[in-house]
Amino acid sequence: MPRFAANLTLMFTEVPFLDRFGKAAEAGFEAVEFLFPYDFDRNEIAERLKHYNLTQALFNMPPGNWAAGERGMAAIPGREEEFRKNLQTARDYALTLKVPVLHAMAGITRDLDRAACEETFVANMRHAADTLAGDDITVLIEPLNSRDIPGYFVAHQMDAVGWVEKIDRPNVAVQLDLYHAQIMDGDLTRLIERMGERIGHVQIASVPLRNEPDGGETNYPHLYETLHRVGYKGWIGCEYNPRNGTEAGLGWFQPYRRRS
Ligand SMILES: O=C(O)[C@@H](O)C(=O)CO
Ligand SMILES: [Mg+2]
Repeated sequence: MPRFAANLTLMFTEVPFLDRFGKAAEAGFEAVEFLFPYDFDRNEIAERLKHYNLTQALFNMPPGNWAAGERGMAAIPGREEEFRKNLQTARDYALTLKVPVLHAMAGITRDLDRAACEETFVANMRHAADTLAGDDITVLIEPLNSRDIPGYFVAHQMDAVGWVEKIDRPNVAVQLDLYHAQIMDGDLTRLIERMGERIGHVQIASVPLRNEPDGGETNYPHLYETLHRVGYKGWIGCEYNPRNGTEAGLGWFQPYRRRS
């Protein structure tokens, strides 16, 4: 049976961030994920996780100036020092929150020299992987669709697999967001089979509207079975925008709910 993590950046936004942990637990989730924890004290987040018996499934390294449109810097030449500093911040949070995987966003590289970006990406990701290896943390590469995030460094799943192979570290994997994958790649059953053990985390939403995973182009129950068949045992992050309120949209989750 698949195990789901509520994405607290998009779900339960009816209440302030720190109150979303309780809401997720009450709704039956055993784990949570979110984009960024850095506006909050990491001990306070850890308290919420402990209090509600929740696992932290994933979060992202600091992305640079998000409001100005930045989406990470792992592949941006000249920002290596900032990347390393952000890695230390993310590591502090990761150790406190006991997260198994950390997403290192690559950045918008459309207008930059491709060869230099590729070289920077490999060097930064190796540094991140080596830094986190002793902590048992895997660093993730997530392809983002080029309709929502034009110019992002990696947009296709098999390109991300290629990067994992090139970086060549045991604790680097792909964050397979099936919303982005359906938009950019399609053929999801065969894609999951090809990606196999390279998958380090999964996220879901309907396509094209990024709402509850209960309609649109993707047959999620079939994809959960496919993930199980290829041996994926990690969390599935619910990274979607609820259509009409988070709780009202949780009908899809009821057959999978393990916690009352
Ligand atoms: O899919 C997404 O948008 C996120 O998982 C992310 O990390 C970057 O925005
Ligand atoms: Mg995602």
